[in-house]
Amino acid sequence: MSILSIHQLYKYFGEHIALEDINLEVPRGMILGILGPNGAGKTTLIRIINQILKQDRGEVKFQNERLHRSHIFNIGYLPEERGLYKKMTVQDQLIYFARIKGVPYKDAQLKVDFWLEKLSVGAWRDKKIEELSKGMAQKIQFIATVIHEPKLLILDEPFSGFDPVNAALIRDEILELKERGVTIMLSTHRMDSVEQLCDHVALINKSKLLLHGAIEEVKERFDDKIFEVKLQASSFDFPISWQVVEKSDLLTLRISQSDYHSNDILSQVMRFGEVRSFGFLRPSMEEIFIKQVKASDHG
Ligand SMILES: Nc1ncnc2c1ncn2[C@@H]1O[C@H](COP(=O)(O)OP(=O)(O)OP(=O)(O)O)[C@@H](O)[C@H]1O
Repeated sequence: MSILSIHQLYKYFGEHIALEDINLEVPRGMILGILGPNGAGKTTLIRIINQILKQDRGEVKFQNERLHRSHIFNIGYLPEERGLYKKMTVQDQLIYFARIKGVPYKDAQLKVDFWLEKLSVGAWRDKKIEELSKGMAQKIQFIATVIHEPKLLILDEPFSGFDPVNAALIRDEILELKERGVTIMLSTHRMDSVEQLCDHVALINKSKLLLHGAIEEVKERFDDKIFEVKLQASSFDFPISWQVVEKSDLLTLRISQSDYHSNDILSQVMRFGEVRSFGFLRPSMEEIFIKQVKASDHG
């Protein structure tokens, strides 16, 4: 079942159309990647879900109810442009964010203790935000987003500003939240994060939803069924349909699967040398993204 249903959503900024007929179901308990080039309309969509903006037409339903102010208590939003109060201490700030999301004071204190410890920033609780490094402030902003235990978490570029170690820590936190049943919408330009984290994707380009679905289904749809073989070649007299993509110590060949059965390919390839690796070449989300955006721009 979906936690969020978006029907025929339109948003205009004057003459400019920022979202056009968006229809999207956000499956409960999954991580949905919201992808798209700059200016596609991702932030506009996210702002409508967070009730910062109002759509011109269409409907958003949260847990089957028309989006309402009270739903904000069940949604956590990490905006791309972070907003912490520089002069406030870490602890006061987090209690403040928890309180405005409806967490009672005593609970808020306990949750702050828990999260500061969990993200190894306990020593900074009495420091002002302006005294923190960018990465530390990002951690505090992350805590502020999750402290009220929202059912839906919307994260806009959650890894920006983090070193690789802390990015991995945040990634693990996101996965843990998913394990606990939280639905996550993740907007990012980092395709490696999409591959690592997302179960579903929605690709927006120029205000329209180009494609959406489970990552595995999307990959299957755009799979050209190609084998990639790495070979220590002893002979080079390959069939003309085999594509040589790299010639270094090892030769990399691409062979269209529709031509042959996999066992046939392997036995044929073995005649040309020692096979070092052999497998399907699955399209990456990055390749699908670029191809689809280019096709829609020229179509
Ligand atoms: N408040 C606004 N007033 C006028 N135009 C706006 C406003 N907000 C967004 N737009 C326009 O709507 C379009 C979509 O913008 P949006 O910020 O949603 O894109 P995005 O997909 O989030 O891009 P990015 O990846 O660069 O963050 C853009 O053309 C943008 O200029």
